[in-house]
Amino acid sequence: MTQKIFIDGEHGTTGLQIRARLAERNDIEIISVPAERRKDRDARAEFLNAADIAILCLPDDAAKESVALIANDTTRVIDASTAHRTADDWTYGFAEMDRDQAGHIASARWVANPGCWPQGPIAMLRPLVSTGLVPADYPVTVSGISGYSGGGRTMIEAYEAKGENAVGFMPYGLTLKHKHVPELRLYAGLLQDPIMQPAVGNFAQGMITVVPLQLSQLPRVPKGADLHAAIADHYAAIKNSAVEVAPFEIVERLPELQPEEYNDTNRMKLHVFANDDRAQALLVAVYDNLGKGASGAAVQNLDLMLGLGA
Ligand SMILES: NC(=O)C1=CN([C@@H]2O[C@H](COP(=O)(O)OP(=O)(O)OC[C@H]3O[C@@H](n4cnc5c(N)ncnc54)[C@H](OP(=O)(O)O)[C@@H]3O)[C@@H](O)[C@H]2O)C=CC1
Ligand SMILES: CC(=O)N[C@@H](CCC(=O)OP(=O)(O)O)C(=O)O
Repeated sequence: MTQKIFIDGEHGTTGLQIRARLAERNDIEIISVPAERRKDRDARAEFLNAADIAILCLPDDAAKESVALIANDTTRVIDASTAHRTADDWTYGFAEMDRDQAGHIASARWVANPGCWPQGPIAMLRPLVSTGLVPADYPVTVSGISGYSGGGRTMIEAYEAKGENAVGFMPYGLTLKHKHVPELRLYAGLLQDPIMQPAVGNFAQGMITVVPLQLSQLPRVPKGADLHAAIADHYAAIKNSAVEVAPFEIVERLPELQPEEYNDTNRMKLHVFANDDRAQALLVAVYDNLGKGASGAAVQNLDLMLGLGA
């Protein structure tokens, strides 16, 4: 039977992108609340309970409300918000995280789609921590830059109103309690909170995340090639991986290291740069905050839950 899919928050940034990615699909039926009733609890409850799979593209509080409105034991959920990412009973929707994660997502009832900022750092750190090359107690710092669509409709409107006069590079997260710290710590396998130092730029979408490593501080100092091999080995073993690993090379600049490189795709490219003489390394991930960082991952998870490609 054709599965019914309901996108709660269909008219927001992530919802519209998921809708567009599903537009040509005839293997599923999209059921929609009329736009003027999108915040009507009764209408949402009706559609949430009629859906086989509901995709929540809502602020955290509204996402929690949607889950509470589900009165049956059949509707399955993909939540794009931060609300459930570290919650018990929820499966983290990063399919490439472990060899069996796609299978876990395929059979899960509750799937929490990852945040855009943590995905790149988790993709790079998890294989290093799990193989012991980076100790779990290493003090990780993450920086990078995201397009302004990462801030949803409000930020998009603010940037587009200013056009070329909008600030080109705006660091934020200055209270050091970015909402993505808990999931980054948990799924990277870290024993202490990483510092997250995000920035937003005057471009719509795409992002780069960077993790610098002072290898000289480690009890056993790995070479850059060792870090690269551990990450490359991990992704070589993942079926249908949207995450790719660039060849290990010593270069000063790389043209494809620009945040918009993989826009409108579900791709993520990981790079390892290192200077073994100085015992320092940089891990860099390039991806689309609206692609693998949000709607691309949501559709990837939807396909897994529909039994396609696990
Ligand atoms: N943008 C991104 O790069 C990413 C976003 N996310 C997450 O996805 C979720 C959606 O974000 P995004 O699409 O950017 O946000 P937007 O603000 O663009 O869209 C949110 C949508 O939800 C609607 N909405 C708000 N409150 C309610 C409610 N109580 N009931 C029903 N609908 C409601 C909004 O309507 P209205 O506009 O009328 O208020 C809007 O259509 C958030 O949790 C966000 O953190 C996750 C990864 C990346
Ligand atoms: C540029 C910008 O403001 N980005 C948002 C992250 C967007 C995102 O991924 O939010 P979720 O946690 O819902 O996944 C931020 O840093 O808060």
